Amino acid sequence: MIRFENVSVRYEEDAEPTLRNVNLTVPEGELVLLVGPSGVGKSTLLGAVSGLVPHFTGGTLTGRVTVDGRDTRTHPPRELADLVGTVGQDPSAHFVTDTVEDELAYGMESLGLAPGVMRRRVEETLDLLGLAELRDRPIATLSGGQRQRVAIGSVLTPHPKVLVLDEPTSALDPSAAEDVLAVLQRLVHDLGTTVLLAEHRLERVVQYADQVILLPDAVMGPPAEIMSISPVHPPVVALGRLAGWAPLPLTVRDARRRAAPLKASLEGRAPTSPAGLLPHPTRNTAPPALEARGANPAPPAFEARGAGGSAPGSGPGASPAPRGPGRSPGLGKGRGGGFSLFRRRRTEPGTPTDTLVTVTALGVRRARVEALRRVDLQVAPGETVALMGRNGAGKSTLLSTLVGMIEPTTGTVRVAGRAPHSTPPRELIRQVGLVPQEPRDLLYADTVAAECTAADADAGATPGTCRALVDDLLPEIADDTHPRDLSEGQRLALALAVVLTGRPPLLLLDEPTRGLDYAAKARLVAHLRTLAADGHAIVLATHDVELAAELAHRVVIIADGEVVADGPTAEVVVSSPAFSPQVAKILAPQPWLTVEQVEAAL
Ligand SMILES: Nc1ncnc2c1ncn2[C@@H]1O[C@H](COP(=O)(O)OP(=O)(O)OP(=O)(O)O)[C@@H](O)[C@H]1O
Ligand SMILES: Nc1ncnc2c1ncn2[C@@H]1O[C@H](COP(=O)(O)OP(=O)(O)OP(=O)(O)O)[C@@H](O)[C@H]1O
Repeated sequence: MIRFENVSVRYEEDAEPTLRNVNLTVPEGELVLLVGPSGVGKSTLLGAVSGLVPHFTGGTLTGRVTVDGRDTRTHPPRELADLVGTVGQDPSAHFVTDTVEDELAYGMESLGLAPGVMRRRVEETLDLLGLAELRDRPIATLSGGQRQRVAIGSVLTPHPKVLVLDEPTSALDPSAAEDVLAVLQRLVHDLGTTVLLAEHRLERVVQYADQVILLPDAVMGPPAEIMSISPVHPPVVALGRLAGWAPLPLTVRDARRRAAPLKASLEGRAPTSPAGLLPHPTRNTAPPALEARGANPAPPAFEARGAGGSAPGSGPGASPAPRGPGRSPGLGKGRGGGFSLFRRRRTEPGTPTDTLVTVTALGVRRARVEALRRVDLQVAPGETVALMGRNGAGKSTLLSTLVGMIEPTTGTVRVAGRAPHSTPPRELIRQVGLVPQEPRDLLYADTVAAECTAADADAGATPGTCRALVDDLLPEIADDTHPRDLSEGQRLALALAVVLTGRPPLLLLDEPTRGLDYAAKARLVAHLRTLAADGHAIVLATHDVELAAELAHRVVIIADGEVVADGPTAEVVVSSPAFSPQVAKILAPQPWLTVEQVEAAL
């Protein structure tokens, strides 16, 4: 159905082609998964199928890509619209109408389908993707995951022969991701649809794939075969490789069948690493490290950078925390001037001591939606908290109130003792930095180098700090690239580096793993653990259960605007299959959550 014949793609300024001599055939009626490290060219390959590359991205394509016999170089995307449905990494880029229902109908309208058919398919899709309650909603008011569902729904309704999906589950909660994959599988089985999808969270998708393509070499084969050689693989495969299981299991179920000997050798042991998994010290008795910090209000890292540099750029007096030129303070970076606020207060032993964040009975109304209701939350310096919960539960809203972008409707929010919404941005950025769900919102310079220079200057950091962070997270990002032309993972790495350069006492991350391969994620985890050990508080909203298991001291689950669980990661995640990492499911009832822990214990 899809053929690549000797295809190479080179973007204008690049010395090397992004894709080189790719020869592949994706058969009709199969679900084929495209995998490979961040920035390797997955989106480029998908774009060559949908016609976006090179028509909209620039660059040159040599060789031939055909879809059902149509050459994508001579057929621009609109001439492929009846054949290929495409969802890119940024769903917002696709929307052509204003409301959910109109968007689901749009593709069918342009193909001239009968009104009765359109109506039926819209209703079906609203149900399948859990969008029924949102049918009249303006798309602009949807959460990230809700938007991704609409984008997927809008390409499903016309029943195209070919679906091309770029990280389609990246903003979805775990059960929505399962729903979407089940729908795709049904289209493949029942209608013979051909699906080509790229994904980083292989734990979610590999079991649905008929075949897997691994870049950069563009080898294609059965999932187990490719997973046995792939540098990117899900935890179940990593555990299988560690334990020497052959053939490699791809599902939790298969792995459980082989796990008895491994469980026997782990019997009686307890996880000792990684540090991120141990309950946070202030939840128990105060550890020496915190005592030391209490006595010295500025951690060494902050002192080292001194007081030089100007306040991070922001529109003077801009409030609420703006976006755009002069990096948003809400999204900005601090130099730790506010660390005196961390001085410990004497409290009863056994209770949380410092709290950097105190949220009390918070309610937030957004238009007609009660996005948060009576939320209480405390976060101490040195603590990493993962916010989890369904799409639209209120996670991003909570992060936005912590950074002053949204004003509480009821209740109070305090960060380092101040109300973020009424704190001048210039002061707030010393306390809080946010990596937003859409990293694009944070970046405004024309090149990676300029972005990093600005970040260093804003933070008063030694020149080169931000650039070193970028290299640490994801190597091979060129200085002169426009942030717009970066791959999704590269752009996120840059946004993370920009915010991490400021080392804010409170670091907020909204879904910080989109586009990141497992190795980059591991480097991010290592970095964040170091920051937490230095006394920074980290709050991240994430659907990535594997990330939460590796990083968070505590997990807070939000449902329909309310906190429904708040406790140590190991306790909270294993109490619900939807939030359990693969290793926990395989080795239950033993207490292991990550491959790293198992490896350390063996
Ligand atoms: N329009 C463009 N102009 C110039 N270079 C580009 C453009 N689009 C992508 N690139 C470059 O091509 C390379 C591959 O990008 P691509 O988005 O295809 O990777 P990817 O494998 O999808 O990455 P990710 O996993 O991060 O989504 C990257 O180095 C990127 O910087
Ligand atoms: N600007 C807005 N106007 C009206 N309602 C909004 C607006 N932004 C978000 N909402 C609604 O508020 C609720 C909470 O949204 P929020 O973005 O906080 O969810 P979330 O938990 O971060 O979701 P996701 O996991 O999909 O990112 C959702 O029902 C959403 O549709």
